[in-house]
Amino acid sequence: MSNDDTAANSTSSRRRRRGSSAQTRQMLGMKGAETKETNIWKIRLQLMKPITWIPLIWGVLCGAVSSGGFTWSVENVLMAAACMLLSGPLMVGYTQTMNDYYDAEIDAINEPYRPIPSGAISTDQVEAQIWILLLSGVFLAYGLDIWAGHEVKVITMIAVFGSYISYIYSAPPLKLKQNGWLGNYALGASYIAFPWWAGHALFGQMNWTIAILTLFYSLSGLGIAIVNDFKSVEGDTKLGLKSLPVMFGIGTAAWICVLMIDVFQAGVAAYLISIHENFYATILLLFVIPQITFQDMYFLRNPLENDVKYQASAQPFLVLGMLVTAMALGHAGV
Ligand SMILES: C/C(=C\COP(=O)(O)OP(=O)(O)O)CCC[C@H](C)CCC[C@H](C)CCCC(C)C
Repeated sequence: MSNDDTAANSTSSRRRRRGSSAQTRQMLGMKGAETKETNIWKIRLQLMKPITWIPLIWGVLCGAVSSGGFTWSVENVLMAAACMLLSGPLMVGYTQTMNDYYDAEIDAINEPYRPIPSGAISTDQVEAQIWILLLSGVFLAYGLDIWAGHEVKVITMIAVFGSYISYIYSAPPLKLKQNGWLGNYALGASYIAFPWWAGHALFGQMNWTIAILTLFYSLSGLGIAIVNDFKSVEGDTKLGLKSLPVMFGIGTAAWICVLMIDVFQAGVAAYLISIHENFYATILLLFVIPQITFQDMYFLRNPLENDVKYQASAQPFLVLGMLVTAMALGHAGV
């Protein structure tokens, strides 16, 4: 084989690899993946952005652990899996599909290759998908309440409340996402508090301490959500969206963001100390240290360039901290 043939083969295999990686990224719902998909089921999955299910599935796990009632029986594993199906594919799937539905106009400018603005799926099909995911979610939540023997249908209430927050996040007239504080706090709560409540209620007794502590923890989630606003600061400014980088400028917003992330995790550690869970509090604090290091190394130096790098390096420590907190709460019997 000549050198020219080898070069041509390696170029075409590089293209194939790039093509298949763009397809995977598109299916997972990651940004910037431009491929022309025609399979309606793949398009439907793309609308549900599977990559964004992960934090909620993790949140359910934390809730199950904090309840202190989870044991490794087949029934418990099935119940936890059903609750993860509810939180991820169904409820986030519904949220993301609806978000794209209400963002169709703006996506036509910013991401015209997305399924709705590109015309790959019709509005009727999208509306049907929203309703099917929502109703399946609420029915499954009710089923889980029955399975867990709940007199008060807590999981159904969380699912209905969560779907309402999803609606006002994306839909006019409220469209919370247009407001940096409210929109990002709704996101933070949906990553941390809501799935945690569902997991906790499934295996234990939902209570005010868990509700308030996780809502407090969600303020760290607000900080994480702000990180994502730096990439779209130009577009947001033009469209008059009040993200924190638009309101306060890049430098100040970056500081607000990291302070929210660190201070509220430290606050949770302080609460753990107050209930004598010093061992877990120490581990949680130890997990905050690498986050501060990555904030200093990457994020604060150049938030526009290093946002993704920062998330990839620091986020694992934040989510591990959530699990440590859940273990402490389960141990303390909160
Ligand atoms: C749609 C969401 C994020 C996307 O936001 P944005 O439009 O700014 O980004 P893109 O440009 O990338 O599209 C998520 C919104 C989450 C929402 C506020 C609340 C979700 C509620 C939960 C799904 C409810 C879970 C209940 C369950 C645990 C029983």
